[in-house]
Amino acid sequence: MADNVCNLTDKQCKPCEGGVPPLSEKESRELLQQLDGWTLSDNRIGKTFSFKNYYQVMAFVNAVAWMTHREDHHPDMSVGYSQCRVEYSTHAIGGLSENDFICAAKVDALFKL
Ligand SMILES: C[C@H](O)[C@H](O)[C@H]1CNC2=NC(N)=NC(=O)C2=N1
Repeated sequence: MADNVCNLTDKQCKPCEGGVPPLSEKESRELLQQLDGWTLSDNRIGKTFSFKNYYQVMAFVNAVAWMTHREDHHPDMSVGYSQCRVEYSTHAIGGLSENDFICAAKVDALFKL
């Protein structure tokens, strides 16, 4: 792997309060290739995670909330009895930033624990 290539999970979100352009569709699709099962639509990336029961869903939601607090970058989460959908976009720029992809990779890592 080249020196300048870094896993998304090794990165930290950078504070974003606007003033930078959102990623282009091409840039977004390139980053999406580093993720498993996430889809892009309406300037958001999302993935639905399945679990055995509500307890496991809640444990996952809390783990994501903990990670998200550390990264200061927050997903929309919708919860059902055995599923949780996680969606990321960067509100401050009305589109996607690298932060969304970093957090998505970290959500996947939590799911695998
Ligand atoms: C300074 C800090 O990075 C911003 O207030 C963050 C907080 N969490 C955020 N989360 C998301 N999803 N989008 C944002 O633009 C955003 N902004």
